[in-house]
Amino acid sequence: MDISAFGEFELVARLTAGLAVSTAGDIGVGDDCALLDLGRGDLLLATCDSQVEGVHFSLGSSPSEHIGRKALAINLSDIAAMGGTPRYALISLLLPSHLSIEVLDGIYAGLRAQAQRFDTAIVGGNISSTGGSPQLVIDITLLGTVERGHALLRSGAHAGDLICVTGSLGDSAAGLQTFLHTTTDVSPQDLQTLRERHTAPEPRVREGQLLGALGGGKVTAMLDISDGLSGDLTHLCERSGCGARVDLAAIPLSAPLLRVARSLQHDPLDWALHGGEDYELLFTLRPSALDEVRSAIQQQSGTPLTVIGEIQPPTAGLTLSHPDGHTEPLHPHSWDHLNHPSP
Ligand SMILES: Nc1ncnc2c1ncn2[C@@H]1O[C@H](COP(=O)(O)OP(=O)(O)OP(=O)(O)O)[C@@H](O)[C@H]1O
Ligand SMILES: Cc1ncc(C[n+]2csc(CCOP(=O)(O)O)c2C)c(N)n1
Ligand SMILES: [Mg+2]
Repeated sequence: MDISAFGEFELVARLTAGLAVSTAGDIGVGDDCALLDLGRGDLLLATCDSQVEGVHFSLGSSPSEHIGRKALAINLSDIAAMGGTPRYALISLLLPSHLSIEVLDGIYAGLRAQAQRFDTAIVGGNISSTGGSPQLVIDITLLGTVERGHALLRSGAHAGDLICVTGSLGDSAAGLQTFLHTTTDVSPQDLQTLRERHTAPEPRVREGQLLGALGGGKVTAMLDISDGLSGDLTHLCERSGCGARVDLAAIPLSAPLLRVARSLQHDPLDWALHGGEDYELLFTLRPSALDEVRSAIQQQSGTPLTVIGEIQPPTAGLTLSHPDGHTEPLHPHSWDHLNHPSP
């Protein structure tokens, strides 16, 4: 049997069954980062994520600097999703022999600039050839810290909590589609905005720290949207043991996304629900904390926050509520590395 018989998350469960961590409060597999207690001071956060040519980017579409910038951004986003502060990065490069030095210099310029923006030190890495395979791989390990009591896990949501997202959803998926299909009547500014949301996403590090500092009595659970809202909300609900209702009309969609969706005759909500690579934060909060949380995020980061639904009891499952009042089950159709439709 080959691995295509498994889904990505089924495979992770199979490979990680029974793995233990050393201290009772530690978290190993299952959240955006491992959360490790070294005994005093802040807790340690550890995560790794890769960008693979042909899977996550193509050299023809992304400027080299953006490839480096995004490779670090997706890791910074996992630290953000725990409410943490990024500290140290290790960069592992798997290089095909045909790669030009100009492209590699560009990727590293993007990596260095991104590290500097987020006060993160590149402290090591590794270089290997791909052994004849033509695809470039950038794999990053990122370490961060989080103050005791500030870490936000996927597991803290309760029925009645509001479901919120930062920013808007679907732009990255729309940007990717503009590389793959010809658009008509779309302005160069819209194209650039959406393509940059895809090739150079902004990790919500400041927003994550603000949410973590508000404390678990107000913000109850968090993760970042990498696979897509439907799949990542499913992860949050599985870890929290709850259901969820998403209000379709509340999902924040940008104006450029709506214009490109019209041009490509695609449902914009499909990109927002299932497209992935948004790198926005998806979090839950107690309804009484909404005003305080909204003003903290909007005033101190400038990023909008939108309530998109409500956590439900586990028996309710995941549902999508339409503006006319009817509901349907919300199935996770988002990215699965071992079983995904072509983009
Ligand atoms: N090969 C593996 N061995 C051990 N643990 C793994 C492995 N792959 C994934 N995990 C763990 O499974 C959990 C889910 O991994 P996943 O990569 O889906 O994280 P994510 O934050 O949801 O997505 P992304 O990596 O896109 O940010 C994480 O806790 C991760 O550390
Ligand atoms: C060329 C090309 N084709 C498809 C996609 C879409 N894509 C790739 S991985 C992923 C989920 C997040 O990855 P991970 O789970 O590894 O963090 C998505 C939505 C792309 N970016 N580039
Ligand atoms: Mg994540």
